[in-house]
Amino acid sequence: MASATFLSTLSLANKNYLLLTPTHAYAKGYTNNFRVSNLPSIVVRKEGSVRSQGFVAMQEKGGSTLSDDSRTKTPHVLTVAGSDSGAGAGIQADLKACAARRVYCSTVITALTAQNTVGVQGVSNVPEDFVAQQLKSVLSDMQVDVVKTGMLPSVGIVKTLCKTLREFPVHALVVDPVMVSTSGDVLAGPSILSTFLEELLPMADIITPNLKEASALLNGMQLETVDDMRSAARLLHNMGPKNVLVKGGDLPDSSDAVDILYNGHNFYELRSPRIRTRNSHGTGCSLASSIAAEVAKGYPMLSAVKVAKRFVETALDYSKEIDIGNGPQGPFDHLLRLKSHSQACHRQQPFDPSDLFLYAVTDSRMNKRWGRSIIDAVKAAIDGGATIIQLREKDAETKDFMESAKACLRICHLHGVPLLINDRVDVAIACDADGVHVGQSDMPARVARTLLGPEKIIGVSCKTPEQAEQAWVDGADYIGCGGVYPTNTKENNITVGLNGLKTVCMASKLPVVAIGGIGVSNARAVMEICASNLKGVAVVSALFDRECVQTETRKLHEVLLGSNIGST
Ligand SMILES: Nc1ncnc2c1ncn2[C@@H]1O[C@H](COP(=O)(O)OP(=O)(O)O)[C@@H](O)[C@H]1O
Ligand SMILES: Cc1ncc(COP(=O)(O)O)c(N)n1
Ligand SMILES: [Mg+2]
Repeated sequence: MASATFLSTLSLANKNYLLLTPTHAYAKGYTNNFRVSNLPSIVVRKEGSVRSQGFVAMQEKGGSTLSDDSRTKTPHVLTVAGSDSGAGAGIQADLKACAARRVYCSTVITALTAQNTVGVQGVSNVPEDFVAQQLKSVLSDMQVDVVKTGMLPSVGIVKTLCKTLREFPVHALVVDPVMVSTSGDVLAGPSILSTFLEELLPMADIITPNLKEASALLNGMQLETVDDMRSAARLLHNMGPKNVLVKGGDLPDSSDAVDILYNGHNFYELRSPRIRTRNSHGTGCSLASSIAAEVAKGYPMLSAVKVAKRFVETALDYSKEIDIGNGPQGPFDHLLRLKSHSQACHRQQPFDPSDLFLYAVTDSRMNKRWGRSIIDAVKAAIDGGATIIQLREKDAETKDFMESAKACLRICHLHGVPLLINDRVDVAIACDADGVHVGQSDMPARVARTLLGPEKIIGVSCKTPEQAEQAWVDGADYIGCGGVYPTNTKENNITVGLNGLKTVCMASKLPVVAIGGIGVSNARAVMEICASNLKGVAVVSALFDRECVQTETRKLHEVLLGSNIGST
């Protein structure tokens, strides 16, 4: 704390507060570590501007040092905007953009629109006193860092917002001056202009007009070139906002998407390749929300705008082929999740423990020794009756591994066989494999689960009941227990034996697959330990360190069928 320069201290409701500027608090990273309150009563007027800026107050509990405070501040954006029933723009886009940027987003709805990819079929404004009530509900309780505005359809709503912001100052205000939808429908008429210009713009940390909106704010000024955008940014800056971002998504004849940011001192020309896509409805709302999200995390404005623009560009590129609605402008996928699901030839089935029955684990060295590709090895194992495949590629280059994994995935899915990746969660995500298998010294299953999501299969190697319990707690789907017998595949691997296997099976709440030195000659003995959750055997050398993988797999399959394994 010694490095912080506090402006003053004061006592409120018998609690000590230390006051410092928001910039200072953010720069020092305190807002991430301490409870931060917005104190409405403490307002400083900036010289030469009607903008009032709140101070961030850090609450010192019971006289103890600030670092004792265990509450962590969650970055929080409040969006004040209209609802889009088609969910491409407005409140819905804001929620998705903030979720994608990992910031909490609360919502004050100013209007309902009946809207789709064709256009806006109807608008119903929320009464201004109810907008006021929503604002008060959120701002009086939650610690909002940044307010972002979108559709503000009436003078009354703009005035209500400005009044409430003076009462409850926040760290930053992002104003997206939404007026006309891309479809050409009016969302906020010219009647709001004077209040907007006189009251709201001077309070803004950044305004983000598109070309049409910049023109409307500047009395119809023509904007056709990047130079025009610069002039517009300068003129708009004179109206009071700290930063102006003139967006050039609609700039005619431009192969790039060019935006101009002006902060009163410098111009920044932000360029990205123009994505050829129909799915660009809601780009403006999403950009403004993403800027708000980055500012809420504590980033300076230039970084926030750059990250937000990169986010929109990435999402637009990812969403080029998604197909929603019949109109000219479709929504895009903020969370970058829809494409792989809708386009995948295979929809993943929920994990079925009986898939562990004959579990084939590939080994790059063995394949090399026998002169076969990983793809040929996987094909042969499936033809022989393997019920699940794990790719265990310790030597392959990542790029090659990914390519082979994708090819193997296609083969596995044609046969309804799940494909797991050993250890490499990144590769599993990149090729959308069915899951991963991790060892005790690999990425913890809980972390892998967070990265992979709830539907993927996660297996964990366990030798002890404690490890089996932890795998369950960590959200794994099955455990691999071994080595049951000595094996050459893993150096220095402790052998647990049939007794060790049995002990782990008894303790495990998860299905178990036995591994380590198992083959045709001893698979039956493994099965005969008769644990109801022992669902199969996992095999490396007995399948892949042989001349004919298919024959060996078939033989093992027959042995397993003759046993009682998987029958419970
Ligand atoms: N086709 C595109 N490819 C890449 N970026 C785009 C494209 N269209 C818009 N953008 C970017 O999306 C953001 C929103 O811009 P714009 O579409 O002009 O705003 P609005 O949605 O308010 O009309 C800007 O950063 C702009 O450069
Ligand atoms: C409720 C609402 N708010 C904002 C927009 C503007 O979005 P865009 O300019 O991207 O079409 C919209 N169409 N609907
Ligand atoms: Mg647009």
